[in-house]
Parts: sequence; C-alpha cells; structure tokens
Amino acid sequence: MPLFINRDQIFAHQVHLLEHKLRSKEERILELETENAILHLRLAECLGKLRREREEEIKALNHHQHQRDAQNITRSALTKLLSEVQAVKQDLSEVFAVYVSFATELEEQSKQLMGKVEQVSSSLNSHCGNEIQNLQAHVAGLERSLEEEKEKCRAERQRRKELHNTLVELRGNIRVHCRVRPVLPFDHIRSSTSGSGPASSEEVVYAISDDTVMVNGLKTGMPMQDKMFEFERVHGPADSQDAVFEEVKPLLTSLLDGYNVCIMAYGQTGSGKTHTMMGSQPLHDHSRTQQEAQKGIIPKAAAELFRLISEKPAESHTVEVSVMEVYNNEVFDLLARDEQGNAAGQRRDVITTSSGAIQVTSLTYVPVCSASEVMQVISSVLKLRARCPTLVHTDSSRSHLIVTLTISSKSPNALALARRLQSAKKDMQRSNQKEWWSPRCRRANPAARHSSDELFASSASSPCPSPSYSPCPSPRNSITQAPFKTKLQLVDLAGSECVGMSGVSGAALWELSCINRSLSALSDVLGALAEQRPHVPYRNSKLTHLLQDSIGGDAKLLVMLCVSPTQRFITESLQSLGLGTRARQVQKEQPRKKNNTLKVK
Ligand SMILES: Nc1ncnc2c1ncn2[C@@H]1O[C@H](COP(=O)(O)OP(=O)(O)OP(=O)(O)O)[C@@H](O)[C@H]1O
Repeated sequence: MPLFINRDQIFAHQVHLLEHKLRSKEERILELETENAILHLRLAECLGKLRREREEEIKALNHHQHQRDAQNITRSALTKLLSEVQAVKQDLSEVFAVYVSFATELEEQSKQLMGKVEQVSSSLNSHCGNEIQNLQAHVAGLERSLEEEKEKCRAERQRRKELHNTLVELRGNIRVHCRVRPVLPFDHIRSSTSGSGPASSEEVVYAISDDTVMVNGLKTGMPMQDKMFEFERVHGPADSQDAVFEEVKPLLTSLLDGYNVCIMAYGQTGSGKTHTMMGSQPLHDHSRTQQEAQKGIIPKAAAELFRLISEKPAESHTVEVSVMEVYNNEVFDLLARDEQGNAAGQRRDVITTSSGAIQVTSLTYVPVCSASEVMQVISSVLKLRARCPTLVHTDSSRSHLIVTLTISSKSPNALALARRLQSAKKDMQRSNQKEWWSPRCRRANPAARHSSDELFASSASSPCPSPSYSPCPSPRNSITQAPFKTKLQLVDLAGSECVGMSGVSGAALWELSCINRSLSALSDVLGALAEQRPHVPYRNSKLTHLLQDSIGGDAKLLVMLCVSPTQRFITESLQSLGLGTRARQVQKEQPRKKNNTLKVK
C-alpha cells in the first residue's frame, strides 16, 4: 500500500499532539493550583495556631505577673503576721509565767487549808466525839417524838372532824346565809308598773356586818323604822364567789360523814340566785383564773367533793349525778332521753316509799368521776330549763333546778357508821310510835324490827335511800355490806316575784303563780318545823315533797338568801329576809329539842 501522507493529515496530527500537550499542561496547572491552595490553607492554619500560641503566651505571662504580685502581697502580709505572732508569743509567755506562779501559790494555800481542816476534824473527833453521839441520840429522840406527834395529829384530826360535826349539829340543821348583790345596770331601768319614784334604784339594803343585814326604813318609802336581820353569815356586794363558797364548804365534810346536805338559793327574780349557785361568765376578762373566780357554789362544791373523795382509799366512793327541774308543780328529769336519744325533759313522779323514803320514779343517774364531768352533764341540759324574760330580769329562770349528787361509799368511816346506826334507831322509834311499818315488810321479814342489820339498810330519811332503794332489804345486809349512800342537793330556786312587778300575763302568769305557790309551800314547811308541829306539810307542793329528805330530820340545809339592795325591790327583799328569819327559828329550836331528849333519857 503506497505511503502517502498529506499535509492536512500531518497538520491534524500536530494539532492533536499540541492539544494533548496543552491538556496535560492544563492538568498540571490545575494540580499545581490545587497544591497551592492546600499550601495556602496550611499556611493560614499555621498562622492561626501561631496567633493562638502567642495569645496564650501573653495570657500566661499576665497570669505569671499576677501570681508574682500576689506572692509579693502574701509575703509582706506574712512578714507582718509573723511579727505580730512574735509579740503575742511574748505576751503569752509573760501570762503563763504569772499563771504558773499563781497556781503554785494556790496549791500551796489549798495544802495549808487541807492541813488545817484535818487538824480541826481530828481535834473535833477527839474533843466532841461524845457530844456528836449525844446529838445523834437527841436527833433520833426528836424523830421518834415527831412520829408520835404525827400520830397525835392524825388522832386530833379525827377528833376535829367529830367536833366539826358536833358543832355543825349544835349550830342546827338549817342554816341561813344572806348575800346582798351589788347595784347593777338593770336596777336603773325604771319599771313602768312598779310605780316607784325616780329613787327606785337607791340602795336601801346593807350588809352592815358579817351576820347582820340592815334595811334603811327612811329610804324604803314605807312607814317603818330601820330593820335588822341576823343570819349565820351575811355577804355584802363586794364579797367574791370564793368568799361565799368558803362558808358553805364545811357542809361537804358532813356529807361524807353520812349526812344528807341541801344548799338552796332563795330570792326574788334577778337577785343573784343563778349567779350564786352556777356562777356567771366574766364580761370582759376571759382568763382562766377569772372564769374560775366567777364559778358558783355548784361547780365549787363538786370540785371540793371530789377533792375530799381523793383523800379516801381509792375506789371507795362513787358519785352519780341527776338533774331535775320543778316546773308548774311537775317534776321533770332533765337527763332523760327521748326515743331518738336526744336530751328531753320527761315528767316523773315523786313517791314516798313504805319506809318513808322519798323516791323519784325512773330518774336518770349518770356516774361521774370528776367535777368537770359533773359540770358537763349539767351544762348539757341547762338549755332545757324553762326561762322567760320578765320586766325585772330578761333571762329569768321559771323553774326550780335541783342537781343531786348521790355518793355511795363502800367503806364508810366510823362516824358515818355511827350516824347510820343512830338514824336507824330513830326510824325504829318512829315506826314503833306511828305503827307505819310496812305490813309487806313485816310479812317478808318478821324479825325486821329487831334486826339491826335490817335497820341500817332501811334507814328512811338519812342517810339517803339509794336510787335503787329496796323497802324490804335482805337481813343479810349488814352495816358494812349495804351500800352507804348520802346525797348532796343543790337547788337554784325560781325567783319569787310580784305579779305587777313582773309584767307577765297568760301562760307566764300561770308559771309565776306556780312558782309563788311552791315557794310559799316551802315557807310553810320551814314554819311547821319551826313551831315543831306534828304535821309538816311536805306534800303541799312537788318541790317540798321532793326535798323532804333534805329539809328537817338529820339533813343539813343551807338557805342562801339572795337579796337585791335597791328600793325598787324592797317588798320582795323584806319577804325573803322574813323567810330566812322564820327558817332560822327552826335551827334555834333544834339543839333544845336534842337536850330535852337527852334529859328524858
Ligand atoms: N353578786 C353579784 N355580783 C355581780 N353580778 C351579779 C351578782 N348577783 C347577780 N348578778 C348579776 O345579776 C343578773 C341576774 O342574776 P341571776 O341570773 O343570778 O338572778 P336570779 O336570781 O337567778 O334570777 P331568776 O330567778 O329570774 O332566774 C346576772 O346578770 C348576774 O350576773
């Protein structure tokens, strides 16, 4: 094949070669540029690193400089401190030197002192040994005689108790105290129906001594001279609740000695009966001591009773409380509960058992262990008590409230047992005289009249019959076995009041008439006892029938007359003071009666 290469082909080949060269050159250029860029990047990196290192170096230099400064400051402070420590060290060494010398001196002195003490004690032992022995013997003798004195004191206390009861008996079984209350704001409110002049709030009744009340005749507006009334104790307007209770307190000792005790507040409406018996809430100061001070006879007597019981052997006495009201001549048991279990006063009957004891049928008794429990029981039912505002007193009680604490003793003291024997004997005499011994009892126990066991258990009037009293007890009951019961009756009577003064009408008028009738029945009973009439009309009202055990006989009755001091209530005050005087005649007669009995014996 002919080898013919034309120019175009050569040219094309050269172009191709050149293009190839160019391409490889361009690729090389690209490579070099890439390398250059990488080198630039590395350079920038190295420069950055160099800058950072430089900055760190500067920072480190600064830090180093700071440290050096701080070191310089610390060094100068340390130098200063060192010099101060040196100075303190110097001082301490001086003080220590003083202390060492003082301690040495002290040790020396205490050694000397000990030596002296030893000297003194050895000389005491040698010289006073006998005297000390004598003294020890003397002390032992004194201790013995102290024991003897204590024994005598115990016997004396027992004798004092007996004397106390003798004294109480000699004073009479009915005592009358009187409390004249202060003039109160409501005394200045003029009653439109009283007809009294502007001076009606003027004071006319004064407690002039511990036992005398004076009614200023001139000021009363009545044609009368000054009148004096004497009672066992008279309290003036300034006398506190405590002072009033102090005079009542001895009766509680008699209670545990086997006597029934009754304390009743008598007086016109608004004269302070509830204040005296229950107490009042303090108006401003509600501190505990103020509240205590305002408590009346009922809470204070409950507290004193439990105090006295706490001195007896544990569990020897139990106490039950019952609360009744006599309203419109009916007796209501305020502790009774209705079918729903709510407190609702229920009517009860008062009966005289065949042995002459007074019983209230189905009466509720609540066992109590402290004075506060007694007050809780009473407070829970006080709202049931009938009240009605009158012109004289906006919160007037319209019923007689009777709180009874029945005390059962498993181990009565000797005095109480003697009392029981005495009272049983009296019952036997009475039953022999009056032939009122229950035929039912005689049938059941023909030897009843002669059995002293039977007599103790069937004592009618005092000590009080038990709530579950049996008129025909088992002959096995003995003086020690039969439960020994006494009762404390605390009575807040409803206030006596003139119809005109009270300003009431309708049902309230009927209430007032019932109150006045029952109070007049009480006055009749006291009068009959004073005159020693053979018949005492206890049954003329439910009130006197209910209280029969506590009025007359051996029971101790204290009538607290509450009297308003103002002219406005002078008629009622004179009436109350008159009743008190009449009641006192009972006790005046009592000792004479006992002396006569003794003479006859
Ligand atoms: N001695 C007293 N000291 C201070 N306030 C008394 C005194 N006596 C009674 N009061 C006050 O007189 C007001 C009437 O007294 P209280 O309620 O005791 O009369 P009351 O005789 O029971 O009357 P009522 O028979 O109408 O129920 C009460 O506000 C009471 O606080």
